[in-house]
Amino acid sequence: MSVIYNRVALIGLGLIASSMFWAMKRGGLAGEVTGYARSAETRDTARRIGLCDRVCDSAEEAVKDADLVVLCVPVGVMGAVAEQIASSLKSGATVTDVGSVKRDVINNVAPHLPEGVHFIPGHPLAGTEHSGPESGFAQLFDGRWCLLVPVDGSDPAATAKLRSFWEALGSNVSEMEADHHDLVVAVTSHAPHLIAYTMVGVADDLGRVTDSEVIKYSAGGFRDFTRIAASDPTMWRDVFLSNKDATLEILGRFTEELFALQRAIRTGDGDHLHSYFTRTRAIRRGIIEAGQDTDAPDFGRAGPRQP
Ligand SMILES: NC(=O)c1ccc[n+]([C@@H]2O[C@H](COP(=O)([O-])OP(=O)(O)OC[C@H]3O[C@@H](n4cnc5c(N)ncnc54)[C@H](O)[C@@H]3O)[C@@H](O)[C@H]2O)c1
Ligand SMILES: O=C(O)C(=O)C[C@]1(C(=O)O)C=C[C@@H](O)C=C1
Repeated sequence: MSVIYNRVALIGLGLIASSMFWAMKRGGLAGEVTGYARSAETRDTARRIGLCDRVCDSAEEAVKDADLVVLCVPVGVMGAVAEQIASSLKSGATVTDVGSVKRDVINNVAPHLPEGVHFIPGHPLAGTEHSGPESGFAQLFDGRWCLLVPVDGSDPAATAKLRSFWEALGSNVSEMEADHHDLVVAVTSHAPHLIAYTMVGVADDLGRVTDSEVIKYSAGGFRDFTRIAASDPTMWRDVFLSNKDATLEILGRFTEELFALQRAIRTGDGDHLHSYFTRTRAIRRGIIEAGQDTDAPDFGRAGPRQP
């Protein structure tokens, strides 16, 4: 593969930025990659492990002359970071982000960006429960979807170039409108995370009563819940506060269904339970038969970092 952007700046050096860096190195997709993170400790770690060709001590310095700027910080600080870098951006540069929520990020970032800069929000649907500069690996995006959410006036040529960049990082790319994106991920990602956090909290409370048996003997589904519930607290606090309406809408529907199942158990309504579980089983089978289970292989989550 060949260079797509001469200079790329990564702002925030955690799981997603470090995975992007190793995938860019793997494919030779960027001439130079600069990076900035807020804490000196993260910048020191990045320098020690060779994350980024040049780690800068300010966001302004990192984005100077960059052709592509990728905001890889928690969604709650995207607006503040955009404001900080705005006057240092090169005319003609593309600014994108990897945030898990799109409408709120667009509302908070777009007003700060100067004329002549292309803003094309994005969201790679790939991650792990790990965070920080040492958690990334080159294969994270392989075979996963990356959603691009062009805003009014996004330049088609700049969008096409960003699309080819994500494809070269290993992703399948699709475009989606911001509100629709937020509703879809509320169903597929945000509500499931909240349910996992809750279930692990409930089990922990119970575990205290039963001398930790709940955690000790957990297996299968509950273990998967504990993995998800180990995800970064700052990231997920921001996701729920930023995607408030869609998450509450889905949780409302979830609660109604849960109450119906609860009543069926209490009243001994086996037919209701059986037909509900038959419907959900058919959905999973349908997905597999249609060949739509495009999950990439599991690389061991904390996976190998690629030099
Ligand atoms: N983790 C996932 O599974 C996943 C998947 C897809 C998208 N995302 C999104 O990607 C973004 C980054 O997530 P991550 O998992 O890489 O997080 P992370 O916690 O691994 O990294 C975030 C980085 O941002 C830095 N940071 C925080 N505030 C900052 C600020 N004001 N200025 C500069 N740097 C700052 C942190 O120091 C850290 O280096 C988030 O918006 C998240 O919603 C995460
Ligand atoms: O696999 C995981 O650990 C993830 O939580 C990844 C996951 C998801 O829910 O699918 C989490 C948040 C993102 O915005 C995108 C991907």
